[in-house]
Amino acid sequence: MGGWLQLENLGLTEGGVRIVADVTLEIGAGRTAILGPNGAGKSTLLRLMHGLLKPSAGRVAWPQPLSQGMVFQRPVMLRSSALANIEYGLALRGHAPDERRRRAQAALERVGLPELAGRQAKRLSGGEQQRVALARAWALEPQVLFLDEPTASLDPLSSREVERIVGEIAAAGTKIVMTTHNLGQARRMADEIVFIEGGRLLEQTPAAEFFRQPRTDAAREFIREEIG
Ligand SMILES: Nc1ncnc2c1ncn2[C@@H]1O[C@H](COP(=O)(O)OP(=O)(O)OP(=O)(O)O)[C@@H](O)[C@H]1O
Repeated sequence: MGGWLQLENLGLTEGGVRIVADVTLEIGAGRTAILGPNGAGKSTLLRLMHGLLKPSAGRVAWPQPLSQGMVFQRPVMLRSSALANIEYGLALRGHAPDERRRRAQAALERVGLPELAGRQAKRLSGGEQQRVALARAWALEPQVLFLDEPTASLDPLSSREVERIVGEIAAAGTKIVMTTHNLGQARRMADEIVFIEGGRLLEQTPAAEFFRQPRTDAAREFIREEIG
């Protein structure tokens, strides 16, 4: 196995309900989208990969330790300025105040929001908060960034902006694993599709091939339904 992340017979059962069942796969180069309908287990699988959830079966193996960040569907902002929200993570990592300020400002610029540095983060719009959350994650320069439906509650314009930023983070060398139920987004953003339904892995396919000719009936059906 050559991937940087390996899942072996991974499962999670809560209260007798199997949320993720027997997932074996490995993630290699490129951007990966975990795709599937609502309730498929995408968020749970992502949290298992990250380590936020502990599996009840199987294991998650990192052949080499990699630093990781996570961006959630609804960002949690601290009750302070946008800039201070970004500086906070850098402070936790032990960066000196000057360095924190410099890196936080640079990150805000990269997401196109330098003018919002002094604004209360909690009062920013949903789209702005998500961009601050991306800046906060990016400032820590993770080797891997997990994104859980990062545009689910955003309008199309804000969604495209978030997609652009994630593209830049990927281009700068960070490995991306994201969940989405949005076919267009998966097509725009991913090199590889991990398609799941009912907590099970149905296929892991290069994106171009997945959209041209999915390997499973379930994926074919999902694409047909989504395209309408
Ligand atoms: N702690 C839990 N206990 C019981 N059931 C859970 C728990 N967490 C998640 N579930 C259920 O497991 C299923 C998968 O949830 P998950 O949030 O991973 O799906 P998802 O594919 O991300 O869905 P969506 O696209 O709607 O966000 C859902 O039916 C959910 O209700």
